[in-house]
Amino acid sequence: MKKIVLLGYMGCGKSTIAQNLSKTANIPFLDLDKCIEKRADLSINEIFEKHGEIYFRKLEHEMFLELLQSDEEIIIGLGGGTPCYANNHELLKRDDVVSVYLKASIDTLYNRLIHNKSKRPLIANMDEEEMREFIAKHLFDRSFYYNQAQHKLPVDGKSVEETVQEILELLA
Ligand SMILES: Nc1ncnc2c1ncn2[C@@H]1O[C@H](COP(=O)(O)OP(=O)(O)O)[C@@H](O)[C@H]1O
Ligand SMILES: O=C(O)C1=C[C@@H](OP(=O)(O)O)[C@@H](O)[C@H](O)C1
Ligand SMILES: [Mg+2]
Repeated sequence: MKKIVLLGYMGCGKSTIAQNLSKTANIPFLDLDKCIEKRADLSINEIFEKHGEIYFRKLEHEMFLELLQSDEEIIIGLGGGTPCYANNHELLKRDDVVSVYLKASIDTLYNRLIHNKSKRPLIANMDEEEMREFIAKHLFDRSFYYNQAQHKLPVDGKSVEETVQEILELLA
């Protein structure tokens, strides 16, 4: 069965959209970060603090592979860095994967992340100016991987419901 995989930068809405798409389409969803937290019995922040990012990327790769083994149709919300490490972007090309890049501008990401940074270890300690600069550079570096997605969906200015509807149209 097909796995619907949502990817994109931190704050683009992967977790929010996966949950809402799941309700609307009646397809179960899993958030990769939540699965990692459950498996490690630690929050994402604690994993980064205690074991470092490289260890997190290892868990992330293993968990992504595990979720892709599901025989059920599922929606998977990735973490922002998932496609950019451990050749995970190659997994997006599998025949049983439909991948959707939720493409948000630097402004949209900045405006969301400024109020939502504490649970994101890569940006948690940045001030506003630092964060804008970081997002701009980081998004540029990661775009190559995000653009491997089968579908690229601009999300700026769209409500959760609009984005969900547009994904349903892509899947139809
Ligand atoms: N139109 C929208 N679509 C998606 N998220 C939105 C939208 N408007 C505001 N948000 C907020 O932006 C944040 C997106 O965060 P999240 O879903 O965790 O993204 P990600 O998992 O990609 O990091 C949430 O706090 C969500 O409520
Ligand atoms: O972009 C990244 O490298 C990360 C994004 C986070 O997920 P969200 O994109 O859901 O915030 C989470 O996996 C971790 O903090 C690292
Ligand atoms: Mg998320």
